[in-house]
Amino acid sequence: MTAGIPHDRSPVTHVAGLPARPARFADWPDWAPSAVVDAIRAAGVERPWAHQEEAASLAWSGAHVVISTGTASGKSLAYQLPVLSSLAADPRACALYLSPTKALGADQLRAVSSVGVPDVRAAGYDGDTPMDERDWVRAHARWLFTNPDMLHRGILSNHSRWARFFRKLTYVVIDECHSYRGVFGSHVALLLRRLRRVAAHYGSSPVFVLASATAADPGEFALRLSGVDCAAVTRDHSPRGARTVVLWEPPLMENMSGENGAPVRRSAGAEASRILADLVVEGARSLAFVRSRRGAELTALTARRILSEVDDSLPPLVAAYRAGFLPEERRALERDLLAGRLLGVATTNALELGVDIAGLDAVVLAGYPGTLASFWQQSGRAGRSGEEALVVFIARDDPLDTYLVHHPAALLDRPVETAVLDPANPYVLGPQLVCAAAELPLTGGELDMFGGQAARDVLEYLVADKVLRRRSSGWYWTSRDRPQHEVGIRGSDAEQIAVVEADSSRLLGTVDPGSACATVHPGAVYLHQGSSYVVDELDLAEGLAMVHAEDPEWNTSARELVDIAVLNTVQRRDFGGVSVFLGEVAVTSQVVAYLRRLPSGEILDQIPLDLPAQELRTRAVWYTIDESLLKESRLTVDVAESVAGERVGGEGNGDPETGNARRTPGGAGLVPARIPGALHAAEHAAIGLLPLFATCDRWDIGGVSTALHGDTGEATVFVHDGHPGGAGFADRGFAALVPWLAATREAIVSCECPTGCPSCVQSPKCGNGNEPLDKAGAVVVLDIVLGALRHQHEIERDHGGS
Ligand SMILES: Nc1ncnc2c1ncn2[C@@H]1O[C@H](COP(=O)(O)OP(=O)(O)OP(=O)(O)O)[C@@H](O)[C@H]1O
Repeated sequence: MTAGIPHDRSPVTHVAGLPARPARFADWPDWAPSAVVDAIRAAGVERPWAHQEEAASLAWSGAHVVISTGTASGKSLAYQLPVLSSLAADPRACALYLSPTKALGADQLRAVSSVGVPDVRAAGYDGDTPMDERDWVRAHARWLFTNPDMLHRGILSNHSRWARFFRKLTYVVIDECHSYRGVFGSHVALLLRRLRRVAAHYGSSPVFVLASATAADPGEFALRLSGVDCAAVTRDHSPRGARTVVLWEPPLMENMSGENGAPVRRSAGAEASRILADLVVEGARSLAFVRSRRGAELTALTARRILSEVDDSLPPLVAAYRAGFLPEERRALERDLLAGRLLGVATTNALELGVDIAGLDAVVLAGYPGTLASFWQQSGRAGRSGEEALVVFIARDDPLDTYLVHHPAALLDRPVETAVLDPANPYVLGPQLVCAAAELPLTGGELDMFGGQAARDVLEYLVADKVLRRRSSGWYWTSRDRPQHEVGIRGSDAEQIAVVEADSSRLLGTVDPGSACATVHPGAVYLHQGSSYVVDELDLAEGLAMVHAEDPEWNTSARELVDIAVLNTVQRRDFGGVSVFLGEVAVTSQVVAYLRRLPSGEILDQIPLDLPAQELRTRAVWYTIDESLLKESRLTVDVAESVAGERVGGEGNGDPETGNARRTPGGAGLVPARIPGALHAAEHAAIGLLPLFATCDRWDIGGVSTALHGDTGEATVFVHDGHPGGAGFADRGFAALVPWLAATREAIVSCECPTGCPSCVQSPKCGNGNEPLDKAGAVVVLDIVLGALRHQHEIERDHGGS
């Protein structure tokens, strides 16, 4: 793959070997009825692996359990065994299966049905279930396959019609539970408490079985999500082939420049096509994960074009996995790939959940998939027992990806992050408590399960606003309407903006009102399922964006003015000239223009817009720096040289775990004119790196930096949650401040560009056109902050403090 590339220009930044692991089997447990065991054996599983037996036996004994093991480690069997056994043992017993996506639920339903245990009456119940079938499901189904949305809107809201089901609800299976994070995760956590409450009302107390990708501290996460203590099964005994992991940084392209003249790297997608083509030539069965649907199509197309130049018989061996595949088409693709009739498939992470593809020769990841859990889930598709497999991780032009390819330990040796969720967020708790009260009046004794004091505070508001009524026996919803229909659980609670194709009146999708001005303003290019549209009109009052199909050669990005006000400080820590805060803020933003940009990064023009300002009340983490620290310096000119020098001098100048950042030689300092650009660059890179510490996407968070902030009176960098009330990301940043900022600094100095590019300090969603940005200054800012934090830690340590 690197043939012909001079050694000093090699894109390979690291190579690691992951050893093979043999299988460890257990016997079928005595408690499992032979009818169930025979059916599972007939379906192809001769004996359970040890972790499957352990989790299944815990669940059978009545313990709540979370099984957190690798890709294709057979988590399904771990819950199928106790559930099928209980359904076989008691003809009236029922079970509930929840999955984050409809497609995964459908796959699991099919898998359970194919096991062929009699009288299970497994049935799906989601938005696609026809009305006439719904009555049958309510009356007869014993194992219900649904999703949180349907549980919220269609089942709990109507629980008396499901009395038969709730009376004997024995198991609740929560599959891929690590995907319940952020605002959605917080809603699901409270939804599961509502479920337990309704089940208890009908006299049942189901056992929860959670399945998760490998995660740090899955027991703690399972407790936060489900509200019940869960035993954690984490030792994976499924067999695994040896793998070689290669980290790859695409080279900078010569004679190409992007925003503000920044250098541009070859795209991760283009590299993925080339590598996929090479693998196909070698006869390796390979999967390439690409971030966007359009990217997946392009990667397959380019790989086919490259292959057509090698041999005409090769291009048909490559395909793209498109969204909207039917289950049968998906099965056919799995079979073709496993049998070698297809050798290369390019896909979005749509193929990450609910596919039974394992044992491939190679997996290519074009860009970090956002979480370590996804990284291992995707790379886990490679590796057959007894044979070597290859994983290639290609960095995109982005600070987090840059950091990871230069710091392999952060990718390969770190425990998978725990998903962040915050069920105490009042913006989530409020509507959830209203739904709970509408299902069954809320009593004082139940408030602990909804967060105790946080719930009491929110209830006070709800009573004052006359949403709920307080009586001596509890809190009541007195309207005849069902509030569940007004409460969205997948993000913002407000009315979504509908994106409609004008010609056909077809609804293409919905956009959060908070981000509508930035994403569907007039003239914006809007992508939907691989097709491109241009927005003609945005009507915020009507909640409508009208679009027409058009695929211009440019994409668009909004320019916005953003202001931030501190509403309330929750925590504050002072470190001699540097202070760090966690609190509530109001972010006001106004989209004022947009840029049209070619794929090469070249900007065509800027077009003004007239749109109203929007306010977001959320949580933020921020730091302030005393003016004297920024200015007290001899060093104002040679900062850029010191950054370039560090890069040449090699990596490892700072340790993200300890925050042992090296001070810039000669001390820190900036002339006042450089301060805004330095803070802005430090803010961008910090936003890029926070997803490494808080399970979020950089699009879930935002930032503001200013040389003099009205509320703090000092130079300040804010990083805030992008959702009303916050989702726990800023809190996680505050808790992990030193490793987070140290990793941010490292990402900047790891990048070889001279003055800032998308791999370090430029942001793809900067509302300010990435102006001003001062890469070297950002390192100075971070050195000042880290130096102050470290100094304080040393004092505390020397004085025996914490
Ligand atoms: N004990 C076993 N022996 C042999 N094969 C097994 C065993 N248990 C499960 N399998 C097979 O392993 C494959 C993966 O199983 P399954 O889909 O349940 O894994 P998973 O852990 O849920 O995967 P994912 O990471 O995609 O969630 C399936 O083809 C299944 O039939």
